[in-house]
Amino acid sequence: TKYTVGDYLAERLAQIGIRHHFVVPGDYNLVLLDKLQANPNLTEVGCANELNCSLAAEGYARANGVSACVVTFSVGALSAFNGTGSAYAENLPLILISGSPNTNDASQFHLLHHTLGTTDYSYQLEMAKKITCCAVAIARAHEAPRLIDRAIRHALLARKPCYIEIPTNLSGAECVRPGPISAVTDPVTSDKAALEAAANCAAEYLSGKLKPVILVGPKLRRAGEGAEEALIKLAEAMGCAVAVQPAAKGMFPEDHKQFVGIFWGTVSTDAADSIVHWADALLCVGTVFTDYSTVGWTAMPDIPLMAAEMDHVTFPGAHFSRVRLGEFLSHLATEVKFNNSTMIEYNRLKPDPVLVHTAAPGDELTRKEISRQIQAHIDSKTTLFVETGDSWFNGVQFKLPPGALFEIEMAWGHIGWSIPAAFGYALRHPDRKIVVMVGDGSFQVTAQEVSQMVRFNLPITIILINNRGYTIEVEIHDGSYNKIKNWNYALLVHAFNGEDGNAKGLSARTAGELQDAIKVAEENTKGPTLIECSIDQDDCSRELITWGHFVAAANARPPRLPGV
Ligand SMILES: Cc1ncc(Cn2nnc(CCOP(=O)(O)OP(=O)(O)O)c2C)c(N)n1
Ligand SMILES: [Mg+2]
Repeated sequence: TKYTVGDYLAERLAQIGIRHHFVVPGDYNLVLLDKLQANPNLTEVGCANELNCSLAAEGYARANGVSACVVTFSVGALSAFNGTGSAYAENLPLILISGSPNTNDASQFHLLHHTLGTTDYSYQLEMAKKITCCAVAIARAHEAPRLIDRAIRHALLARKPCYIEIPTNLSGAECVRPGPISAVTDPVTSDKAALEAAANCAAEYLSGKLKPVILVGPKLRRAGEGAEEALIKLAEAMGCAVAVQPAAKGMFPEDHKQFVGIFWGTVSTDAADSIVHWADALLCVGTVFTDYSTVGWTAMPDIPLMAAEMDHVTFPGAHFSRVRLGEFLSHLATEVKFNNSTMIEYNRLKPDPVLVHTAAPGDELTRKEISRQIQAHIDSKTTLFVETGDSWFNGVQFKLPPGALFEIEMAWGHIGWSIPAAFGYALRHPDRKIVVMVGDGSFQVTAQEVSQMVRFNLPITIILINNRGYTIEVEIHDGSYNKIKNWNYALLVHAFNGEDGNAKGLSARTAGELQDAIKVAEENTKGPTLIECSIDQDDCSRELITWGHFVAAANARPPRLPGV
């Protein structure tokens, strides 16, 4: 049989380690979907809509390192652009693939369905160029290998999404077979001289400091290439305090004796902010300082920063290009001087463990009791997804036991991300116990994807915090728009079962009911269990209130007058 463009794409996706591709069919991509499905290494995963499809692919990329989302032209792609934006902001190589019009139509000035009703169909590619690191449109079959390989290689190296557009009449067109996959996946290594110089200079710089601290950011994991392991080696070579940004929670082991908590300014955990502010040198590893991670800029460190990024190193008086993060951290670990002054100080100031109150079974459910029970439920196999909302603040407070993992989408911050993302992640990690902490407002955005969890019999536990509205927004700036229509969430999940599903929907209003519901979830191994936890609408974390106050202030900064 003829080897085609679709076969070529399928083979490349399989060769880079993709085993599931997320799709919504449309007449511009059906032949392509047939070719992908024909590849024995790929399993097609249908989603209810393209927003969820792209967010499921975003979650899959967190687990797998790379993912693929296949949609139809315009009506599909424009929704998938949102999850693609998330992948861009969160540094994930999501390969967005869109079907497109037959190659004969443009030159005949045909008006087509699923377009803006003009004869120029190039707008989608132009839009994709803005939200990916490489966007290509295949116009003739013979250019498919070159364009597909280029887009995938760019995405893998940059840890950013790419875009591949394939006309409906080219997926089945004849194509040569691919060359060695190493041409696409071979990593870029550090420049040797730059690596040497960077490690020596950094060690020299640090040796002149009295109180160095390491601050870990979310790009540490995204860098891959052994960066997380190298960081532990470096931390132990230095002996210093290691603080972690909220979006990097879990990227440094929380049971490590040098872990000093989540650094998030005034809403830090374990007094991490005190030791960060005490430092005279901050080695920032893959950090991302946004308005949200600096609490409206109130927590922007005010000392010169050393920044170790995915492909360069910068610190006062120095910059080194083409230095890969993992290699830099490993190399620095062999050059750096031991200096545990910040750990000695931290052990003097760290807060004593607080007594956590256990509610009586009949007590009305509170946010604190939910957190206490989830903390008891988390173990080494757990991956905890925390959604935009008060779930961020409750989530970062958890102590992660060795092996527990944490997923958060704090840069893009799309409410509803956690449901499709946890679904995509679970397909890649069926061995892990996935718990989603999501608010009622967020759940309403992407609830349909619970039905895919049913379809694939995924035992995901969804802790739905029902505080009757958009509380995180209330704490930033309240208004009528933060009220939402309440649903019967437990009943909705039963509706997703159709005639053959194994999902369970429960609601808990007391501590005892939550305890019982979590037991039901632990026993339900054949499908998702949603537990609606009703709490008072003002029962939110003190951290959210403080954070909301400063973020609102940052949003309210008056426009700078010209010339001022
Ligand atoms: C796609 C998208 N649209 C709007 C927003 C703004 N936003 N951020 N958080 C929210 C409300 C979240 O409410 P919930 O999920 O109920 O969370 P909490 O009540 O804070 O626990 C909105 C509406 C957003 N973050 N993402
Ligand atoms: Mg809510």
